Amino acid sequence: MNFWQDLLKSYRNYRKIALLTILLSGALEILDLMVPYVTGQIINLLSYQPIDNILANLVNFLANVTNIPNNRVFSLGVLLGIICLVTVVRSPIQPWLTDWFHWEIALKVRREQLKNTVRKILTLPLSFYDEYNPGRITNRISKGVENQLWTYPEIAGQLIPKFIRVLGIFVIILLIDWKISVIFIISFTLILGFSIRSLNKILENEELLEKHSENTQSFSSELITNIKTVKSFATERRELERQDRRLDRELKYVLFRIHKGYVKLETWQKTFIQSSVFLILVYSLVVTVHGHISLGHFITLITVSSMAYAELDPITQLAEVFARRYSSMSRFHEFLHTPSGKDAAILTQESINHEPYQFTGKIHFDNLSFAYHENHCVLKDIELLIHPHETVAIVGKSGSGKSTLIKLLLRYFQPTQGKILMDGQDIKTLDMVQYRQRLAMVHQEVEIFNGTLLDNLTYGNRSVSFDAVEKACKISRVDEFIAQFPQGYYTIVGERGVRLSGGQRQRIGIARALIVEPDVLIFDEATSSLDYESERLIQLAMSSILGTRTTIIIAHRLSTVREADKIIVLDEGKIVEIGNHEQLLEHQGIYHRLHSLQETGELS
Ligand SMILES: Nc1ncnc2c1ncn2[C@@H]1O[C@H](COP(=O)(O)OP(=O)(O)OP(=O)(O)O)[C@@H](O)[C@H]1O
Repeated sequence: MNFWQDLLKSYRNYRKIALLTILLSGALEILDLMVPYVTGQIINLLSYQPIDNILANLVNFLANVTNIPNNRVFSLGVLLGIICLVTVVRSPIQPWLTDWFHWEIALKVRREQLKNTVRKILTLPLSFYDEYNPGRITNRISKGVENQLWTYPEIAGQLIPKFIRVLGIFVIILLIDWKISVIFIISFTLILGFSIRSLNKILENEELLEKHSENTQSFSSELITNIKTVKSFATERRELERQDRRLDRELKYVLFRIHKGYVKLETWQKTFIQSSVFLILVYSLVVTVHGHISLGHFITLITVSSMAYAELDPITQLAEVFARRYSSMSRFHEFLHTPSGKDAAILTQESINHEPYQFTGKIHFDNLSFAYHENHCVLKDIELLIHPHETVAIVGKSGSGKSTLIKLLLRYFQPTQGKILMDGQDIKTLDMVQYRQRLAMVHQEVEIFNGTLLDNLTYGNRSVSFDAVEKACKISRVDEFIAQFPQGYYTIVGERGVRLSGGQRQRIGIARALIVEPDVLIFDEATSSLDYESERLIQLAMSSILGTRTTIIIAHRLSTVREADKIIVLDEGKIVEIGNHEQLLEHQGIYHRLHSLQETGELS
């Protein structure tokens, strides 16, 4: 969808109030023009010249109604009264009639945009996150949302009303002397036309700059994420130099392509504006000297035309600001239009209300093949039956497709060929929310959310009883270290809380998975260098779970594999061996070779 259409669409719920407040703002700008007009008429009165009929009639009417003699002082009083009305009385009312609503609309749309953003973050496919780093994504979101917030009040509350004001000025000039209005309209159109053309060019450069700065931001965020590697290789200087080069390049770009463009535009605009004002001054003076217009009209003309040209400055400034913001807003809207993945659970009540599933845990990978990209099959003709409560270990060298098989089971991706059956039902026909709630996975890197330990443990099942939490913590041996924290389950962990060791995180991951009482439990065994004691504790925790439900282990160590009912050996996306530990050793194949590496402690 076109960016402009999309931008307007975000305000569609506020169409009526937006239109009303924009028109009101415009009307107040027109009212403001009464001041130079009435001032001109005061000068006419002071110089004993007649005032315009419309005002003379008003003064007469008021004199009749109030029974006050209609003399020069009374006329001056009426004219002053008008100025007081449109300035002093209007001032405290205007912000409540216009600014309040402009900001109300802007802030409400911001809230909706942020809600849409969260929705998008939750529904984007995993492949999106593989491609873009978090720094790039958050930078795009925050810049886009904030820029759009400021843009609405500026356009609705300033830019459009200012155009209406200029239109009003044009009408006043036209009424006084049509020839001046021709000069006015020609110069105005020329200035605006040229500005828009120049801004279009600058806009293209702004878009390129936005891409550059997104790269720089993403690089900075990558540095933060990978800071341990940077420090351990002592490459700080190299990283600093790389970033310096990027920033220098960016500055050159901004200075010589963008900033120079703006300054050139301003130079041209200012010269043209001042020349036009001067031309109008000379012409008005000539017609006044020749007696074609009154002194009051001369004053009004000069004041309003200066006002109109003065408006060009904020108008073009606003257009410039908008140009600066345009690219970040359009990139944000592009983000909002990134197609959602099929791997996300539907975020509607309908899905949540679906009947809960209960599986025995019988899984059939039926002639399954999968490719992330065309022509590169990662899994080929996988045929595997897992019985209820069976423990299956998947082994194979790195890149053989172990994690991919699990990603398909979790429905992060769709098989290219074949299907996965859970208790005989094709998983793609099942409700995503209910289906995933029956599976639990313990990842290699257990993610910890900001909050208490209890919040983290009950992440997948908030309604669980405290007894059940304690039971899960006992099995996974979380209770052993929780007791060491003074606040126990209520200890704050995560960003600003207690730091947890790798082993502790793993055990929390296991407890978190057990708490949802899953029918299928998946372990992606941590390869991280857990110390011997932690590793042993995790193995003990896992051992006490095996057999209680279908368990799949992506195995990197031999010790757990030994206990599995079935070991699957994957090689280049194909199952090359199946059997238990003893059978596979006898087979003298890949597993046997991997087993002989046992001393090194690693399988992959
Ligand atoms: N998101 C992705 N996009 C494209 N290719 C991918 C993606 N994820 C994995 N691959 C590729 O798929 C193949 C299988 O990867 P997978 O992660 O399943 O292997 P693995 O056996 O789990 O490896 P490891 O033991 O190192 O984790 C690899 O060649 C990998 O490069």
